[in-house]
Amino acid sequence: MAAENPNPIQALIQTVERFSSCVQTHLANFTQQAHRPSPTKRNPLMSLSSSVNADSPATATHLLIKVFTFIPSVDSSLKPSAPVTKEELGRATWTFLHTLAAQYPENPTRQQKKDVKELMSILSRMYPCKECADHFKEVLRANPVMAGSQDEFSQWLCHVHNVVNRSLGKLIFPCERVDARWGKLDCEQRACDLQGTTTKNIDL
Ligand SMILES: Cc1cc2nc3c(=O)[nH]c(=O)nc-3n(C[C@H](O)[C@H](O)[C@H](O)COP(=O)(O)OP(=O)(O)OC[C@H]3O[C@@H](n4cnc5c(N)ncnc54)[C@H](O)[C@@H]3O)c2cc1C
Repeated sequence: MAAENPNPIQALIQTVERFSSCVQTHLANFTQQAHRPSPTKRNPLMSLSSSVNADSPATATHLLIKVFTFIPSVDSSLKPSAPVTKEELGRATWTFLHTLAAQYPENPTRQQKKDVKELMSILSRMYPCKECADHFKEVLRANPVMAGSQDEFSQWLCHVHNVVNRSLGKLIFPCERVDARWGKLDCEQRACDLQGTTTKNIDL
């Protein structure tokens, strides 16, 4: 052994070089994996503090510094944001409901009529604001869902929204303008249409 490698410093240098090469390969693989887009994990929580180029020469020390200087870069979309207010939730829900009404078919199937009635009923039980849900239950009792056609459903919805508006001291919305305020989703090639939607009133 001593005859093959008489200089102990030389042997040490060779060992460090082998180790360096091994760490470099692992780091290069890790970097590629961390930056490879994946359908389930698009935003890695950790990233390397500086890029590692497998082709560039690097000393063992240099590489070890890179290994131990991971800086967690937490994806900003995962940071807790301010809680949603009752008003924001309300606006988002009314947007959903009026858009659904605008898109509701002229001639709904029996199932579609059943579905919107169930949706309203579930909303009155599961809406994530208890006082609103309880109030909406009363509103539904006094104003049973009418969903025989697109026009009937959107007018009914406008009316119940106005019942809620009145109870909150808000302005009453003129329901003859509901079609001007709320429209179908802007969706290419009618891909958002519900089953039973006719070509009537659709700009192609
Ligand atoms: C089912 C339900 C029950 C709710 N109950 C309560 C409650 O009990 N207490 C409470 O504090 N909040 C309640 N909210 C929230 C409340 O209705 C409002 O959403 C919230 O106060 C924000 O009001 P806003 O003035 O921004 O407009 P929103 O009432 O949210 O309306 C959004 C937009 O819809 C349009 N619009 C208004 N009225 C009509 C209408 N009649 N027809 C069509 N379009 C209209 C206007 O352009 C308006 O800007 C409820 C929400 C929902 C969805």
